Amino acid sequence: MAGFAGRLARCWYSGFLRSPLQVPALGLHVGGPAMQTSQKDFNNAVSQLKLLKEDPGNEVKLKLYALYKQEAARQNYVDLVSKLSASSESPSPEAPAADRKQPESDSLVVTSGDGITTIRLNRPTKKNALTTQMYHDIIAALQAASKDESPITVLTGSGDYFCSGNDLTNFTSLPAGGPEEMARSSAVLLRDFVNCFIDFPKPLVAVVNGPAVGISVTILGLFDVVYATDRATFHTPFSHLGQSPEGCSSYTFPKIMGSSKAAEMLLFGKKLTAQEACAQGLVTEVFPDSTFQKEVWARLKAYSKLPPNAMRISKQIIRDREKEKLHAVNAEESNVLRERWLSDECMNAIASFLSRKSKL
Ligand SMILES: CCCCCC/C=C/C(=O)SCCNC(=O)CCNC(=O)[C@H](O)C(C)(C)COP(=O)(O)OP(=O)(O)OC[C@H]1O[C@@H](n2cnc3c(N)ncnc32)[C@H](O)[C@@H]1OP(=O)(O)O
Repeated sequence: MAGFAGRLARCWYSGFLRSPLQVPALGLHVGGPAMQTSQKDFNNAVSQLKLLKEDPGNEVKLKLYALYKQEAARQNYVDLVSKLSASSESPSPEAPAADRKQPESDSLVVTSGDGITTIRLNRPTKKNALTTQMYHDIIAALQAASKDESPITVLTGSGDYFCSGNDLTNFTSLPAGGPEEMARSSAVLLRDFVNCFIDFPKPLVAVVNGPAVGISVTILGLFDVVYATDRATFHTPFSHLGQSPEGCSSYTFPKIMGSSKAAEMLLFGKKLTAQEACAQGLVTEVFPDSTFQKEVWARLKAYSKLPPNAMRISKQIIRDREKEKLHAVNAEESNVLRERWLSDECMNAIASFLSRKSKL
């Protein structure tokens, strides 16, 4: 375990030193005297840090990393406030539902209109990678959507990606209990997250606006309908990451596409094109990218006018007999992953991505 903490600390430290100027405006515009450090002071501190002759040790590096994160959080606060000001100047046609508690972070945007509740992953500069906060926000959004007025619920992404899967930096926020506690709490969160998709009572549609990776692919087996742009790809590189399948894909994928096609994806990480995913039953229909948004939303608007109770009841008949099995699969997959996250194979893969040595 010490090895892992050391490896990650090295990644954080080197990342911190490599990109000090990526730390945005450092929250200089908010707060009292304690926050009045100038950009120049900060740059000086970074330069001094680089000149240290001795490694300051993991504890100090962790403190530095935590401070770095606080500054980034402050900038997120400023960005969010300016976004709120901008959006109050130009109201969008799809309003956030007034009775809905909005997500904690602006990385998820929930809107309702035309009989559709849309949950949008909104972190395009990070390819919509899922942070821990986003998992919590998606759980809350699905719980609210299950009770709201919209007959249909949609998950989609902003920008060129649908989602690049779990944010691999989630694993760097080590809690006091160390890697074991991190693995335990992540497994609980994963199980709760996937359970929300298993139990979702209304038609659930994925509008896959670009490439999808990892958990954003595996959960598609729990959706009722999956529409994809022809630019989308579907990639589950679990073996490359020293991990194992989740999202009930160890059960749904063999059922959907047959065991050998599922194995090629889940064991060997074969990336499917949208057309291949459609041929194998994971995707309902593929649209040309140029007309994707127009065609898909027009179709969903028409479907949302169908009688909502009939759609709910039909979904119940189709899905309910599988629910118990899916919950058991989800629990098992989450437990296996908990172990995997502590393995050398997984730790090395994550450290390698964080130190920018590897990409899919
Ligand atoms: C509660 C826990 C539940 C966990 C469940 C288990 C889930 C498992 C999975 O989802 S496994 C899949 C994990 N995902 C990945 O391994 C993808 C990693 N990303 C990449 O390989 C590439 O970024 C890419 C192929 C998705 C896109 O490549 P490219 O088009 O060249 O863009 P960039 O790499 O420059 O990406 C832009 C920016 O985004 C950051 N980023 C992208 N994806 C992730 C990610 N998954 N985690 C963290 N960060 C990500 C990337 O680092 C760049 O950041 P930068 O601009 O350099 O700061």
